[in-house]
Parts: sequence; C-alpha cells; structure tokens
Amino acid sequence: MSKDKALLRRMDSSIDTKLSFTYEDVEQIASHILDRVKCRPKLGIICGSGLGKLADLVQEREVIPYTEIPGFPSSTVPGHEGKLVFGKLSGKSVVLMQGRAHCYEGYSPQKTTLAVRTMKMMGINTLFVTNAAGGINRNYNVGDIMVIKDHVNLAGFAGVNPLVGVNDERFGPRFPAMSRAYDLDLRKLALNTAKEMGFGEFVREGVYSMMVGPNFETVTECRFLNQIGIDATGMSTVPEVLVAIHCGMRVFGMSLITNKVIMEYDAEDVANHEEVLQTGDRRSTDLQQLMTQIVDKVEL
Ligand SMILES: O=P(O)(O)O[C@H]1O[C@H](CO)[C@@H](O)[C@H]1O
Ligand SMILES: Nc1nc2[nH]cnc2c(=O)[nH]1
Repeated sequence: MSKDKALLRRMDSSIDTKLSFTYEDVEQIASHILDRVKCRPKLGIICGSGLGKLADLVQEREVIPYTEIPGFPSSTVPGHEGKLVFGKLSGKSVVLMQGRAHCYEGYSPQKTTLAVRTMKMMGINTLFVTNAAGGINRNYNVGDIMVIKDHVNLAGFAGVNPLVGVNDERFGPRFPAMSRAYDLDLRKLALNTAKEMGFGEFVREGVYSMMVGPNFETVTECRFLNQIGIDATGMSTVPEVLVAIHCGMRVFGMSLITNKVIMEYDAEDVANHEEVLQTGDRRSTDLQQLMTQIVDKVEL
C-alpha cells in the first residue's frame, strides 16, 4: 500500500455525526411521545429554574417523565422536575417542559436542545422559554421579570452551539439569521399585557446572555457583561432559541431576575442556587398569571 493510502486509511476525515440526532431519530422520538398522549399542542413552554409550578395550572394533564423518552436527557438540577406536561392552559393545548437540560450538566448542546426539535416535529410552531437569571442591569431588582428582546451567545464564542455539525436542511438552513430571534409582536403583547395587569413597574425588556456555567460569574465578568449591554445573564435558553429559530419556530422569552449579580470586588454576598429557587417561589404566582394571560391572547 502506498504511503498516502495508508495515511488516508489511518486518518478519519469524516464529520463526527455522533454529535447530532438525525431527522429520522427525532421523528421516532416525536412519534413515541405522540403515541402516548391525546393532546396535539401548537405551543410549547420551557420552564426555567424554580418556574415549573406553571404546570400545576395545566388541565387535562398527560405527563411523561423525560426518563421514559428515548434520547431525552434527564434533569439533574434542583428546580427542574424533568417531565413533559401536556394539557390545556387558558383553554389552549400546550406542552410544558417542567425542567430543562443544561450544557453544564455534561450534555452536548445538541442533546440539550433535542426536546426543541422534537417539539417542532410534534407540530409545535411557537415556543415560550423562561429562565432564572442574574440581574446585570443596575436598575433591575430581584423579582423583576424581563421580556427578552435579544441575546448574546457568549457560549457560542467558545464554540458551544447546537447548530454545529452536519446540517440537515429538513430541520433548517445552514446559516440561519438570528437578528429577529425574539418575535416583536409577542414582545409587544407581553409588555402590553403586563401593563394591563398592573405589572408595568416590574416587567422590563432587555438582553439576555448565556455562559455555560455551572459557576456563577466573577466580578470582572459581570462588569464586562454590563459594559457590553447585557441586562441579565444565565446558563440556558440560548441553545434552545438557536434551534427553535433554525427550525422555523416563533420564539418568545422571559427571564425572572432571581438575584443581582455581584459587581463590587469587596462585596461579602455570593450568588447561590438557593436564592434563585427562593425568588422563583416568591414570584411564581405573578409569573404564572402573566404567562396564562399571554397564552390566552396569543394566536397560534
Ligand atoms: O436557566 P435556568 O434553567 O432557568 O436556571 C438558571 O439558574 C441556575 C443557577 O441558579 C442555572 O441553571 C441557570 O441557568
Ligand atoms: N450565570 C448565571 N445564571 C444565573 N441564574 C440565576 N442567577 C444567575 C446568575 O447570577 N448567573
């Protein structure tokens, strides 16, 4: 055998397809789920840390734990139950993800977002994402709700992006635009609804950023985020939104500001997940009310 042939044989020049779930894989997962439920929703809602109580308001519930869905990552973080909850919210058919997967749990960005493509394959065309986030904007208070108008994919700067890998055009284009990721009409609907409900004082609109985590940010990282125009930061949501936009879904997002990030080098406070969950608990009723009103008004 020539030297060149031996080298070619030794070096695998193919793309690592193990990264991704194929279109056929996702089809199978979606039909596995649909075989188990009667509900046929067009709206999907992802509940962030401590925000899963929204599922308590769902009627005619049909529940599937993630552990019973092939390929689905199981939830390993407190505040994320790890269940798909189908049923009616404000009279509309919905599916709620009670808990999400995060890259910091050790899941690939592709696995972290598998549920989003699965939802699309199940007929869902509108995705609402929620999260718990640290307030970077100094005018924000703990307990504020931020309608997301844009994001900065800081994790993407380091190569963490679920759209990396073989692109199957049946999911979406190789180079998806991301300049209108958060639907303008839905943002307006949410802000107007908040005003009507008397929530205007604590519902804002701002920019979310995602770093992989699991550590909370250093003081200098927070100062940097503040300088580049970030209002709130977390460890999720962005990969889900990238995948949702890639596969043609309409996206709306809200962050609950669960803590103010530390920006003083001599501060004694430190960020912690317990505070995140406690704020989620305290504000969950308002967030649930706002969400149910938006669901009531949204056209699907
Ligand atoms: O983004 P969600 O899942 O709401 O949770 C946020 O809260 C957790 C940290 O307290 C992290 O998982 C962060 O991403
Ligand atoms: N990265 C990050 N995620 C959070 N989730 C809730 N609070 C925070 C925070 O301060 N930083």
